[in-house]
Amino acid sequence: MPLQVYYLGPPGTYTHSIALHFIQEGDSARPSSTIRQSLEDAASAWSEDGHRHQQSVVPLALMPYENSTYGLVLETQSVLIGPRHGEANVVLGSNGQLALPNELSPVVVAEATRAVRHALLGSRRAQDRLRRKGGMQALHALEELDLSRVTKVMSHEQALGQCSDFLTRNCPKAERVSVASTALGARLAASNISSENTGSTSACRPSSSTPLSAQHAAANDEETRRLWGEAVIASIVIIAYPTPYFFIAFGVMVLLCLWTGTYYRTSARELLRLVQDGGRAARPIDSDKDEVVVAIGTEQAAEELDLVVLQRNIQDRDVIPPN
Ligand SMILES: O=C(O)C(=O)C[C@]1(C(=O)O)C=C[C@@H](O)C=C1
Repeated sequence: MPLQVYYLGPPGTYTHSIALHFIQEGDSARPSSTIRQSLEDAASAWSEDGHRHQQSVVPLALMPYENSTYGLVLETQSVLIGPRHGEANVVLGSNGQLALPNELSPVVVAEATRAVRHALLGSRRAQDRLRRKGGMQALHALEELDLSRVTKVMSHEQALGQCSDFLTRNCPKAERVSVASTALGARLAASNISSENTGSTSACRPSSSTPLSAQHAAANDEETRRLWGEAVIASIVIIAYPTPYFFIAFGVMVLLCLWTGTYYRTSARELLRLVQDGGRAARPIDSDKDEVVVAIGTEQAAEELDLVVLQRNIQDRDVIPPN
């Protein structure tokens, strides 16, 4: 019978990568929003099948349990053991495995290990903001990033813990915000959505005052304005190209842009709009020039979300997993 594996989503989490290793042709892997939800989803899939008096799949929940550098995964612990420590919330199944004392009595049927390699991920805009700029440095060090400018790091609590020393050394000003999974943190960083509007692990949803759709719209708006800023420079190139003075003027302009570290400023029309509505207009959180939101996660998540890997292998310690 095919397996139906519920894992901590969205796609791109470490748990997802284990699920993909675990399943075979004909099986399926389905994302759940939290670790607790993955167990509940598997449980309801069992009972749905049960009501039909015919089992068509084997629903399983794949839950991260423990890691060698930051210890037990608290959410899994509280789902499996329950909040009332010390009471008989946990029993051993007939096979000697951990089992829950409810009507479904789920048992642990398999265990897998995975080496964790974390990367610091950010949008292209975040990368731009981290580039060392100003003075002649800009000419030589375009690719050098100043991670100390990061203001917010979003990830799963475990990943934040596993990279704690790295963050203290390299991103001392960054607020560490735990969200439901590494892949969710990567998605939020990709859309430049800051934690204030997303909540933390326990409440990963936008605040009611600024709906997510408005933030996405505003983010697109800013992107469009930025492209216009670039288009203005491009049109000067086309019009002025045939004249010899162009090269001097263009060279001065490029130097000025590199020197000041900016080639785009908020348009006058946008400023007027903000003044007119008293600054209430929805806008991306990081429209504030100083806001740099990044995430900790897998390089696969970066590929899927078109994020930039700002730095690889940022975990504080490497531990070789047992076979
Ligand atoms: O957030 C994820 O990507 C997960 O799969 C969860 C999890 C965990 O809970 O330990 C898995 C492995 C890493 O240690 C960090 C996070």
